[in-house]
Amino acid sequence: MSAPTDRAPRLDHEWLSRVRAALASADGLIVCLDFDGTLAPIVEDPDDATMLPANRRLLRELVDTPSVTVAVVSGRSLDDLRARVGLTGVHYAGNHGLAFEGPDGREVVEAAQGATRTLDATVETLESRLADVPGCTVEDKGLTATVHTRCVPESAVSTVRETTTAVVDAVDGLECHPGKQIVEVRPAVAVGKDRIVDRLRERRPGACVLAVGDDITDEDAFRAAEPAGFGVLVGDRPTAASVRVPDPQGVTLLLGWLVSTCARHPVQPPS
Ligand SMILES: O=P(O)(O)OC[C@H]1O[C@H](O[C@H]2O[C@H](CO)[C@@H](O)[C@H](O)[C@H]2O)[C@H](O)[C@@H](O)[C@@H]1O
Repeated sequence: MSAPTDRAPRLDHEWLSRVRAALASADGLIVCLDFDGTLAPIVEDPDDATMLPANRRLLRELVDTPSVTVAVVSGRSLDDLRARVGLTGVHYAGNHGLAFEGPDGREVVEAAQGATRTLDATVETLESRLADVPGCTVEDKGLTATVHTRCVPESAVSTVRETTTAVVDAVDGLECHPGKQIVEVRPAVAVGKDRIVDRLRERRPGACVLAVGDDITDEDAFRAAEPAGFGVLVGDRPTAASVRVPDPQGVTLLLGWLVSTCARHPVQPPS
């Protein structure tokens, strides 16, 4: 998949009108939101990441709207994500779409499940090879892992990336993916956040899809949402999304608009 080359314009009235028109002829709305950098501001320690209270309140309101399906789709593990969001009625997807929990229970992509032993051993190797790098941590997420460089001195970041890549390249069945001051270690299966968008769309075929996220992995969800639906980038970089907001506070404004638009002009509830 080639990297996007175009920047997206800032969210404006014209874009909101397009969404309103799409909702008017849609059979429901599916909103897929990323967690870190989208619902929750980016912080130094991943354990400290917390959703903005306004975003939690508005998500609750969307969940309570019959015509709306809400999913939080994250690189975090499913259990970590559910604990941080803490709302019932939300569809949760962890490990970039490898694990999913909806009304019918939990499912994990089989090939990813089969790679957990290899991943465990690789996490151990990475922990030992990176133990002396100040500020470097390895987050073990069961099906995937993250090497964090946000608190690593600038002069050591490239060494951490090279070491991680060398360790992972030597292992069959795992691969590295870029992220925001992280290196993601994932099983080599062609599954991303687009899988969740497609799953939810299969369940509600006439629904309008909105995918919102800040990181590279969210591009998969944008590509799945566009052009019939809408991708919203949080931040500014070349993207497949059609519009951007600057930060999680911008997401709050978008969620507030969705809540009031769905209340004023209810989209069709599922039959
Ligand atoms: O798909 P997401 O919900 O955006 O998850 C992507 C990664 O998010 C977390 O890391 C990011 O947020 C941290 C806390 O703000 C920050 O310190 C780090 O630099 C960011 O990359 C999470 O820790 C990872 O496991 C997720 O893969």
